[in-house]
Amino acid sequence: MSTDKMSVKVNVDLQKERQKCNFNIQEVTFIFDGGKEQTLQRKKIEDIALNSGASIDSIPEECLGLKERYDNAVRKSCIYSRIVKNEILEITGLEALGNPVLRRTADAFFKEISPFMLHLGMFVPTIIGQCTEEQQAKWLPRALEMQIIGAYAQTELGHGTFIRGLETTATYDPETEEFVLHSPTLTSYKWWAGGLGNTANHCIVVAQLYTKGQCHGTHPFIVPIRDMETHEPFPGVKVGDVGVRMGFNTADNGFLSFNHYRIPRENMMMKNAKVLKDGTYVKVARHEKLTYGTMVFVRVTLVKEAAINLAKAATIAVRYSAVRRQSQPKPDAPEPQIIDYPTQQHKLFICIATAHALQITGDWLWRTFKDVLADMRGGNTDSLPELHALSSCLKAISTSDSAAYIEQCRFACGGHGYMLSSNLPLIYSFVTATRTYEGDYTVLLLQTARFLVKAWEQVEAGKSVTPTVSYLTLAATKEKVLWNDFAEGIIRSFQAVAARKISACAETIKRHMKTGICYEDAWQLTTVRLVSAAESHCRSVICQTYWNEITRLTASCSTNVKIVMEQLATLYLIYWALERSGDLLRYSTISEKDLNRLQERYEELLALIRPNAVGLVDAFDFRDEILRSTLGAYDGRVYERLMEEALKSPLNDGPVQASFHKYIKPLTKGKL
Ligand SMILES: CCC/C=C/C(=O)SCCNC(=O)CCNC(=O)[C@H](O)C(C)(C)COP(=O)([O-])OP(=O)([O-])OC[C@H]1O[C@@H](n2cnc3c(N)ncnc32)[C@H](O)[C@@H]1OP(=O)([O-])[O-]
Ligand SMILES: Cc1cc2nc3c(=O)[nH]c(=O)nc-3n(C[C@H](O)[C@H](O)[C@H](O)COP(=O)(O)OP(=O)(O)OC[C@H]3O[C@@H](n4cnc5c(N)ncnc54)[C@H](O)[C@@H]3O)c2cc1C
Repeated sequence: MSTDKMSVKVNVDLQKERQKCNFNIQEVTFIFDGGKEQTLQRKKIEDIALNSGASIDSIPEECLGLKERYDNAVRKSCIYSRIVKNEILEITGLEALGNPVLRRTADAFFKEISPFMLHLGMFVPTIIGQCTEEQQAKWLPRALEMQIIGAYAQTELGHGTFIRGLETTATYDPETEEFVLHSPTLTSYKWWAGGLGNTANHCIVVAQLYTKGQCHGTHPFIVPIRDMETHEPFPGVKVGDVGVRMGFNTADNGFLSFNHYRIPRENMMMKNAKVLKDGTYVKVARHEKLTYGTMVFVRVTLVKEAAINLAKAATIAVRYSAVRRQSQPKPDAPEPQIIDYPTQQHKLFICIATAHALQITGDWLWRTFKDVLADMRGGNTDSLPELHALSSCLKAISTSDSAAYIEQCRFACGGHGYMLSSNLPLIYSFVTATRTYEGDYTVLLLQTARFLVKAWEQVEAGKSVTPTVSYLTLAATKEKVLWNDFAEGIIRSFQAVAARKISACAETIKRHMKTGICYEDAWQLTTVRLVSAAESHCRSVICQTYWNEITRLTASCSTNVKIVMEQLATLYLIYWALERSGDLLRYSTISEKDLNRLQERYEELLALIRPNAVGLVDAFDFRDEILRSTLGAYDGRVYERLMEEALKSPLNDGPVQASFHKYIKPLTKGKL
């Protein structure tokens, strides 16, 4: 427990909740962090960050004007990046780039988003992933030392999803050994890149490469965009902020265009393809899509980030629900804590379970990613398609589930959840964007579906398939899968649902083609089902990974930890079985009686988890300085904090605002 948690007077209801908790909280913290070592490392990093005192804002960030908010975010980013550079990276090494600990610690500094976020989040990883060793030696130390600050500009005003459709050109001039960057149309303006508007002095630009009159598709380039002394944009560079957004308003998302702007040949990132001095194009990579590597990396990291953000929201909503009392279901009885309503438990406990499910699946995906990287270093790219399919669907589902459940947490907090000081709206505005950026939800599920249909065709042809799709053979039988409600049985049924949906999609495509239409049109006509099939596949991957891993991770835990972790995982499986009962009725032998029994078990689980609910969110171990919520603080002083925050509003700086004298008084006196 951190010192702030020991010294404060805690709300009586929360105290009672903590006395009810029957498991060892620290053991669950270790599970959520991915092990004891990780917890200790995280706490050390949080101590370093929080002891810097940078998080104190006399006026809440959200009450500042747009410029002041940006200015304040840059100020804090400079302090935070000094700490990251001098202390945190010393502890973690570059592993931190794939570890949500940096993001979690950053929350102590920023309620919104740092304009430097994409520097470590995408600029540095792209240097590592797309540069030759020689280029890395030039750019990486400068980037890590914060001598240069970078952004990642791929998306344009006209195209985000369709990367092959980007319009920015990089044309090689062998006379001067330079690339000429140009934005031929308004729609070719780079748009959205975080940190680009006013902060970054360098930028990774993804552009169509032309040499010797031939286009070789999109490639990344490192582009200096501002003078290192004056910060003025270089001649030929037009750069600015994209305007006010739903969230991310301190992230400095920018636009960028070029007017025949020249950069040296060496600024093309040449790990996967090169342009020689004379303009000859040389392909180095064994796989066509290795230039998309940074996106795969970020998608992998987003799964755990979705888990952390959901865990934050669940912590706020569960603690608040233990403090809040409302209504009087029984005459003459005291008002219950709202967490005692089963409907409230239904809203919240799935959020706790999902945070664990995504964290565990995210850890597994990260390990898979590292294995694939190791294979690729040895020249083997065979496992890349599977990684792409997995990271695409897991990114889509984790960000979408996380955003939906964070919003559910806000609803669960009633009116006070709508206060920015609860932090729920800010967490939501951030996470809902993750469903779009780094690949839109539908688009990524369709990428996974493409892989699944191919895998199904291999199964049909009697060929072997990779482990994550080996369950597809279940569809070959056409028999309904035998329902049983043990965890393994539920998982098997989910797999059967996915397998049958995928095979049905393949059949539908063939059926359309028999009418004479081409494959592409037949595919389009099937995309609603393909998205649904990819969702089912992803759900079965999450269910299986969560169940297998939680069984493994709790094998050496104390009994009550095992019990409560199993209850949560079972709740997750049953919740989704009930959500997808239509699919199960269609593809398994489940009956109405089975469904009724499942519903009863679900409600029993809510009651069993109820006494441990506050303990479970305490185990996420968010310090108040990181949670930054009036409703979710450890001490449960909800009403006092709401009042304290309200009084910080600039609209409370005096009893009469100037607008009264300027407008209201003249109006009421008939003088306006
Ligand atoms: C804090 C905020 C930070 C935010 C930052 C950003 O948002 S940055 C901006 C983030 N922006 C985005 O995220 C944009 C999202 N858009 C995209 O990623 C791509 O345009 C696309 C994947 C949708 C299509 O790409 P396409 O038209 O070039 O491809 P295609 O569909 O014609 O498929 C051809 C083959 O390629 C395969 N393949 C594809 N990708 C990968 C991969 N990564 N790896 C391996 N393989 C891959 C695919 O499976 C298929 O294989 P098959 O079946 O032939 O064996
Ligand atoms: C907060 C934020 C930060 C960002 N940061 C960056 C950054 O740092 N760098 C950067 O380069 N980009 C960044 N982006 C851009 C982001 O990557 C894109 O917005 C994202 O990839 C989606 O592309 P789009 O906007 O073109 O959407 P569109 O592709 O136009 O999508 C619009 C709709 O069309 C649908 N659609 C599109 N194509 C298909 C298809 N083939 N089949 C079926 N449906 C389809 C989508 O599902 C969606 O519903 C950021 C975006 C946001 C919101």
